[in-house]
Amino acid sequence: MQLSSPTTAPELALPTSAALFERAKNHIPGGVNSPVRAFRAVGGHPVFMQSAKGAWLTDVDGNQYLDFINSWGPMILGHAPDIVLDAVQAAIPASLSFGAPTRREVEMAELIKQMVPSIEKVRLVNSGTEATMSAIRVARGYTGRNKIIKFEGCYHGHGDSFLIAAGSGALTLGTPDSPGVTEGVAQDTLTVPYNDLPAVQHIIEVNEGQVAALILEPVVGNMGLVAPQEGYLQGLRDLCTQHGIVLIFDEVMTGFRLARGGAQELYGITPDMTTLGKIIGGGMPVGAYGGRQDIMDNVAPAGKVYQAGTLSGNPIATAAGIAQLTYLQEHPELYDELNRITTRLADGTRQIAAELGLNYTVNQVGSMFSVFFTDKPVHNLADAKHSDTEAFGRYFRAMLHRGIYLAPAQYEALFVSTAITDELVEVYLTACREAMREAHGL
Ligand SMILES: Cc1ncc(COP(=O)(O)O)c(C=O)c1O
Ligand SMILES: N[C@H](C=O)CCC(=O)O
Repeated sequence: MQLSSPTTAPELALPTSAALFERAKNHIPGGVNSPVRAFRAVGGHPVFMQSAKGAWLTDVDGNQYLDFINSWGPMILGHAPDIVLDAVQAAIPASLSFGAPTRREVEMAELIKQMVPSIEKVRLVNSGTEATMSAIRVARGYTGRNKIIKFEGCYHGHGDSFLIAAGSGALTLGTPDSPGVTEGVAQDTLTVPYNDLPAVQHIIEVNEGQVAALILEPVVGNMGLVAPQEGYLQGLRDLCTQHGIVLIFDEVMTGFRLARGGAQELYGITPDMTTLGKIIGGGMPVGAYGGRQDIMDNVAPAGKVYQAGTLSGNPIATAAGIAQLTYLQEHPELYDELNRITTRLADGTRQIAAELGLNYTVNQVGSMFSVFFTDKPVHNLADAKHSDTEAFGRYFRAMLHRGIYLAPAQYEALFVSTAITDELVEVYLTACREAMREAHGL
């Protein structure tokens, strides 16, 4: 194919972001409150945001970006949807926190149970990290066993037990096994490659009677987007049943996103426990864990496994969450539309890369996708690591300068919102073609 010379996007004017980042570094470790925001993997400095509406972000210098992170998932309806803002505004005058039970916590629990039928009882917490930490504690209390199995490149928040072979920012920054996690804790976390059923069977057999829980992202978003292969989730379900292991689906990313009932509905597999976050707060800090009643009734005060939270079930967070979840429940058609739009984005990206002779792997499930800068298929962490992360960094910057806001690391997924229209798909694809060429000098 004959190509004209690549166009280079003009540098963005980011003086206020640059100044804020310099200030932030004096007061906040690395200048950010969550490592992946620091842009370490892609170069440059982070963009500080000012406001957002629908598909668009506006930074503190007035630049606008089409958003494909959506706060790492929760903004499935785009930013600041009126139904959520209205619910929050209506809730505010009654109090920002009671530290006592409220009606909305009951309504939220009922809603979650209706949408995710494997959840018979649910406890609200304040983040995905709290949800996963609590879930494994409960699984340990229930089984009387200590060890857990997790998968290389899966991320379950920053609880000690999970910072072994962890994905997301830990992987990007080269600290998948974090200092500060004691040997004792690390010994109880067994890790295996994703999508490798015999490896799981082997590790269970070697540790027979010692494994309390097997936790996974049923569709992984934290080594980039990786789908479970045919029969894999069912195989894990069977192994857990056979060996009395609590199967935990960490649906902090996939819950209410891949389907109303999450990945477990999409793939037709019933876990024993589920962890949730992000979307259920509509952008407010919320998480939840739940599952079979006989397991969840071990949680205090019903049972002896202690877990608590001053702000858990916060009235503003539950108002936002109920509004967003109710909308999702009442509009099942939006999942087909999200899927169609995301397929256009993913297929279009794959085609552009192919036309340029790059043949990059683009993985997609529903409204999540990732472009891996490798021509090899990606089914696990070792495959994901074939990616050319330098080229990814150049592509990221070239997209940013064209007003497209992607996850600032290869080992993350992109999240599509209902605010992305067919016209905006074209805007993305035009930028993608130019940025791919700029990043590779084609
Ligand atoms: C699958 C998964 N589990 C758990 C977490 C932790 O959630 P949080 O960042 O809200 O603590 C995340 C994201 O960060 C996640 O993607
Ligand atoms: N992959 C993480 C969760 O989705 C990224 C968000 C974060 O850690 O700040």
